[in-house]
Amino acid sequence: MAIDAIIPFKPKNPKTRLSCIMEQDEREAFARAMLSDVLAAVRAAGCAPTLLSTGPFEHPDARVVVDPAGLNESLNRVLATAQEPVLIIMADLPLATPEAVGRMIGTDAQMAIAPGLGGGTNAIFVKEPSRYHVDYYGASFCKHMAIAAEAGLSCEVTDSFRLHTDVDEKEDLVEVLIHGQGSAACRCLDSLGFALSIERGRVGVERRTHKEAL
Ligand SMILES: Nc1nc2c(ncn2[C@@H]2O[C@H](COP(=O)(O)OP(=O)(O)OP(=O)(O)O)[C@@H](O)[C@H]2O)c(=O)[nH]1
Ligand SMILES: C[C@H](OP(=O)(O)O)C(=O)O
Repeated sequence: MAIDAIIPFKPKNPKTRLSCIMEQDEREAFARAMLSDVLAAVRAAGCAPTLLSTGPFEHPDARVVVDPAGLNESLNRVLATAQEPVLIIMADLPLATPEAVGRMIGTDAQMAIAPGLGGGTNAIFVKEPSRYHVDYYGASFCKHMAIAAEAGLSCEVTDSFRLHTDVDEKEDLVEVLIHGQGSAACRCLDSLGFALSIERGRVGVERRTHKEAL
């Protein structure tokens, strides 16, 4: 049976940390593009995706449940009543691959956690979801490991560059342009005029329409 993949998604005014380089409509388009990449990866890994959306949203490849409550509250409601294994995977992982997702849901442990850049948590797979709850924001990876230990659940830390790379800040766009060739997110960045900038010794991004390195 397909494993339920819950993908939290904020369609309206998402990715505010990219406001310095993208307008709201551009951030919304970029968030949808990243979501498409995540959906393709989870579906190819054999999961059945459900978008847990903060507002009305439709997608041809996923069931949508609308819950305007906060991220933790809405996810914990889902976990408390779920009877089967659940994968929670964020919508901002455009480098995700079916292999990486497959490795996570194939864990021998009772659960697996994929850390994100900067202390966050990018994906959680739990075989007995009602024994677990989430606590996102801040150093959520540390909190999620502690919650697993308190619940007595064995937990594998998923070692995956592709699941580790969540796109929050402008510097993260570099990873999409380099490692996400062929992804919807990379095409979206390209259409918005973003390209690599290698002028100052460190790779950054520039926007062709603006010219200056961002
Ligand atoms: N269901 C739900 N999903 C959320 C909520 N806030 C963020 N998300 C989703 O959770 C994931 C990780 O969130 P963030 O990295 O903080 O994304 P964001 O809130 O769009 O970005 P920032 O505004 O820059 O913090 C993304 O898939 C978001 O779409 C929320 O309140 N409810
Ligand atoms: C939701 C949050 O995302 P971040 O702000 O770390 O991308 C987290 O992973 O706890």
